[in-house]
Amino acid sequence: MLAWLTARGTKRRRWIACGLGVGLPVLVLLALVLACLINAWSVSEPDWHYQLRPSGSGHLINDSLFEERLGRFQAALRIPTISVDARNLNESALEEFKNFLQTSFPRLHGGNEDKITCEVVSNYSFLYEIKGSDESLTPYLLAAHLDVVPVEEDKWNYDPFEAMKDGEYIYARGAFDDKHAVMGILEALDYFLFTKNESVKRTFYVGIGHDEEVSGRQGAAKIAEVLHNRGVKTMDFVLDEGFVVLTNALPGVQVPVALVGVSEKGYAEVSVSVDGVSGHSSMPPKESAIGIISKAVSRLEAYPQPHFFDSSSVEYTTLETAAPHSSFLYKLIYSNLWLFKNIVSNQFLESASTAATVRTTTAPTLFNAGYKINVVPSTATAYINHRVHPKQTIEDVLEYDREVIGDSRVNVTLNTDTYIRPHPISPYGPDSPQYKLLARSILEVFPQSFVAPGTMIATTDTKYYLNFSKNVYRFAPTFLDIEDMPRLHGHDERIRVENYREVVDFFFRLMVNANQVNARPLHVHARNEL
Ligand SMILES: CCCCCCCC/C=C\CCCCCCCC(=O)N[C@@H](CC(C)C)C(=O)O
Ligand SMILES: [Zn+2]
Ligand SMILES: [Zn+2]
Repeated sequence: MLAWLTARGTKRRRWIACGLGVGLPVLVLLALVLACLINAWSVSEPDWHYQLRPSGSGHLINDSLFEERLGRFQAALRIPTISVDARNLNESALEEFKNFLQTSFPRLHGGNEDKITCEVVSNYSFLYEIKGSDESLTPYLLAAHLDVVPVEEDKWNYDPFEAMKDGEYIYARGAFDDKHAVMGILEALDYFLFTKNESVKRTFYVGIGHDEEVSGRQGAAKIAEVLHNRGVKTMDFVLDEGFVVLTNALPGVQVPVALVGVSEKGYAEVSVSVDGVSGHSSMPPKESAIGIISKAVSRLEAYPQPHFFDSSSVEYTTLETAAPHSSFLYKLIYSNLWLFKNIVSNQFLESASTAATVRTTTAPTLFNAGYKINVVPSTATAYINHRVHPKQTIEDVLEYDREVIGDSRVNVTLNTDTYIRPHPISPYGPDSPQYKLLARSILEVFPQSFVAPGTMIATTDTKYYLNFSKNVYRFAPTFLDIEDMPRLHGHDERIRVENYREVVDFFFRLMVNANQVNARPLHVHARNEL
């Protein structure tokens, strides 16, 4: 071949060879571009998603009682059920909240034992059982928590426990996390059982914990124990707080995405410490304990844990699902992730919230060292809070930390009392009736959104419910613009008034739909029916 190409007098052949050398790659490139463009042009919502979209619209609970419901929600927000740490809960506020729930929803708290029973667990948590008529149907669990994180009152523009309504929003600690769900579930339940008088086929449970913000060991953990002791072994699905309906969270996507947490990152508290020599600060050693640990922490930040983004990642599906709802440029990217996955992954790593979904995060949160200005301390300890990506084990993370620090003087130790392994991934495809039930209920109330799976980046009470079901989902029916994220556990937490109506609607729809699954198939309509 070479001889043929380089032979004398073969100008034409050389032209052909050159043409092949340049032309072939150009042709391949053109074919590639064309294939990507075709993918982008032809991308559309998959049929099974489309079929879940409701044929009608409008709120189901559109009665005159909304103002009353809103008033009760504001009253719930005014009770400062603050959890500071596991030994420091506001017990008088918890007591007040208990009385408040019992008087606000009298029909749920006694006198209707044929329909509903309520057990107070660990003094302040609640477990409701709504008995269904068909024992062959596996029950499900709705969970929420009634405690809130503390506030820095002087940083708020509103009184965090006044629940001020400015026309569009209600501002209060707990409005978003998580009292809207506590009140929304109970309002929907009261309406479902006593206003609509629905005949319940599928048994379900409502578990409301009182210490989620400080571990959930007295609340959700005990609720799980009570359920277990009652002989409840399996749940069809579990739904707790988690992701929400997000706007401006995904690059190139203007449409709100209802992100359902189908897994949850693990949790690890790691101490990084050194035991060295102390001495007079006038004759400091070359490397002090503080210096050694500072270097270790600095290396942990400079060399973050590996990131994961490939076709087996939940986030890959998040973006594939987002493709039909994206601008054309992002349609091109999200429908051709096989080609663009590295670019996308790098873009994800640029922002703290998206980076948290693709890697184990490393947050140095505490630093202890020294006790006097002229004494070089012999010990220094930094504490690192890792949120462990489901593709790693806690052991992997520790090994990586040790390797990155690369200093045998530094001890890297896991707090074995507090770690939580990453949660398994719950089904989220067309073959999961439970995911579809949830997606359908979301779309009935938020028809302008699309539903996609995600990996929950913080921890929730679902850790105590994992043994009950392989279908554990983390989603709250609230709207959050990514710009509002600092309000979460931060200042001026708020919820839109209209969103609270949707919250109650959502839980009601879910109760109605869950009552139908397996009892009667969900209505599925063809595309042209809409
Ligand atoms: C492509 C995805 C973009 C991701 C954007 C992230 C948006 C986040 C939206 C909602 C998150 C709401 C989280 C509310 C739950 C927080 C739970 C929590 O704080 N748990 C504590 C528990 C601890 C035991 C005290 C925690 O530190 O994790
Ligand atoms: Zn919460
Ligand atoms: Zn919280």
